[in-house]
Amino acid sequence: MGKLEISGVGRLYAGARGPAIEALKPIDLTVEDGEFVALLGPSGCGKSTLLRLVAGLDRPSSGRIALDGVPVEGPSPTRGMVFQQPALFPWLTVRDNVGFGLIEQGRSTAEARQAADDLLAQVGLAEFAGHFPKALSGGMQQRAALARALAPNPALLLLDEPFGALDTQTRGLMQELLLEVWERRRKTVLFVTHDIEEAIFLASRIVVLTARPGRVKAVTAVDLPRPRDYHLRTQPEFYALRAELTDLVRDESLRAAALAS
Ligand SMILES: Nc1ncnc2c1ncn2[C@@H]1O[C@H](COP(=O)(O)OP(=O)(O)OP(=O)(O)O)[C@@H](O)[C@H]1O
Repeated sequence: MGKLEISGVGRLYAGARGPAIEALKPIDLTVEDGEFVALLGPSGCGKSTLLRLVAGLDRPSSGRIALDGVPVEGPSPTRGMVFQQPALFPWLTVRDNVGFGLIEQGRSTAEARQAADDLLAQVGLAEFAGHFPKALSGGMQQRAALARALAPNPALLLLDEPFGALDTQTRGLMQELLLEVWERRRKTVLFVTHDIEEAIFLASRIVVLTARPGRVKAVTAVDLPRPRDYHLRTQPEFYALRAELTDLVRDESLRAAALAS
């Protein structure tokens, strides 16, 4: 289970003094159960806005969002989210951070502990379960954040530039780790990025958004074989997709820069 339907979803923000800011034009997008979709677009095009709406952290000005036919009306453990900053609770150990949502759902401490330890092993953090977040590197904190989002067994994973603050090497490893987890669990994923290579490497479909107000400019299928590893980045098919998407995104980045100036 995990079919996401976004129908005519738009978002208008009240302007501080002047006119309202249209962050998103009404968008239609369906993400099938188990699909990995990347949202790609220039800075400020409304990617995070759309993700926050799907997470239920914000309400659309128009349209509706449904997960498995159930309207999204607020945050829910059925939609796990990972942000650019790990946002772990500094006063809890890594294990307790990962188990936190399970305790909230009424599971016993022993169950939450066991589930957290299993997930931490899957993201290569078994040895760090008893540490506090500040003892972990940025990449390790993001792995813990991913484990925490997976803990309540969500139908949908929402990832907002989760590797954006990491160095290139760590980012590459994290992308491979995410694909491993996805191959194993086949969650539906909506992944926001402005990194074209990241989108191609991870996704089965890439939705390119226009400069603000964001609307769908193009939808590109990434028919590259899975499971994928870093060798994919040196394949001609990868280069071809990168060239095609670079043209699409560059036009919008130029428009975004003009809007900002
Ligand atoms: N709470 C808010 N009030 C007013 N305007 C907002 C608010 N949140 C976002 N915006 C505006 O809406 C637009 C879209 O923002 P959003 O953060 O969704 O873009 P983004 O594509 O995720 O950008 P980036 O890649 O830089 O994170 C921007 O112009 C932003 O300034």
